[in-house]
Amino acid sequence: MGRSKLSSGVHVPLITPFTASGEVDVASLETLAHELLAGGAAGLVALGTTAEVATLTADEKARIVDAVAGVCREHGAPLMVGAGNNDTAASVEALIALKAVPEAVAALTLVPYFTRPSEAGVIAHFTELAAASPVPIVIYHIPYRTGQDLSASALGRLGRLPGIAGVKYATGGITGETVELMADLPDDFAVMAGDDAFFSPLLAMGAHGGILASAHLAVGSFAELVRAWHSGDAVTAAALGHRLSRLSAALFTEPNPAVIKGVLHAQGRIPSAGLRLPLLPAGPEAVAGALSAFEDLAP
Ligand SMILES: O=C(O)C1=N[C@H](C(=O)O)C[C@H](O)C1
Repeated sequence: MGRSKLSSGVHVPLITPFTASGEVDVASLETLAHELLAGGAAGLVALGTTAEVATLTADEKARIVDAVAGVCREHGAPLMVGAGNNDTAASVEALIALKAVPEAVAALTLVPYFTRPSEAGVIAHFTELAAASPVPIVIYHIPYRTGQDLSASALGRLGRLPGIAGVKYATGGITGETVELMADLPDDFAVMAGDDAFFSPLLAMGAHGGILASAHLAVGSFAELVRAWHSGDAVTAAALGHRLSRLSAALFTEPNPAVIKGVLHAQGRIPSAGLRLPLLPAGPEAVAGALSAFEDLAP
């Protein structure tokens, strides 16, 4: 099985806390980042989908990356930064800008969305990006958001490109394509689960770790799940995986990260559950359901 130099374990794609007046709350972000690394996260991801990145200005993105990089530096933890869009030239520029972030060990880069190029076009896109990027790229494959499907063989070809470290695999399920991919992984290519509810089954199939918004809650249990599968303790892993999948399902009953923010706010971990439009705050039933799933995790 191919193995990447990316740290295995759970990497948390951070939410962006906002103040009551809607500004980025950098102090709360730093506190959360410290808590997650102290609680067992293998690393942090800045500017993922969960960060509501589409609504952030360039200045806000820079302040967020700077703050999260500072926390990673203190903990000696790896930082992944979301960079790139559906324009190859603009994505090259965004990746080159990561030279200014020495803590960044990888870029999380979306499969080009909306345009729907051929698979050969996607491969040409990532070939240019990987050649220009100062850090290895983790391909963010989420076809139900990007509108761009990719076969297992195309992902395998991408994984064999120099400069591609892995894939955040979020296809909304486990299919024959998943089986084909996992059965023939390129060397040094990490499959990171990106659909929270499928984390445990993907680990059982050989995934390296996960990039999971759910790990804002119960990060230690998610880390324990990786240890259990990777050490071959399938009995512990399967039971824990089932409990965590119920938590993840409860956290995704409304568009991410509305419920996660609602729960963090209810737990007093962020001062406001506010989101930016077009996302709306989670309803009280969704937050109560997720809090109850969280409480059910306790042994
Ligand atoms: O921001 C991310 O990275 C993640 N985004 C996914 C989504 O919102 O669809 C969920 C996943 O947990 C991490």
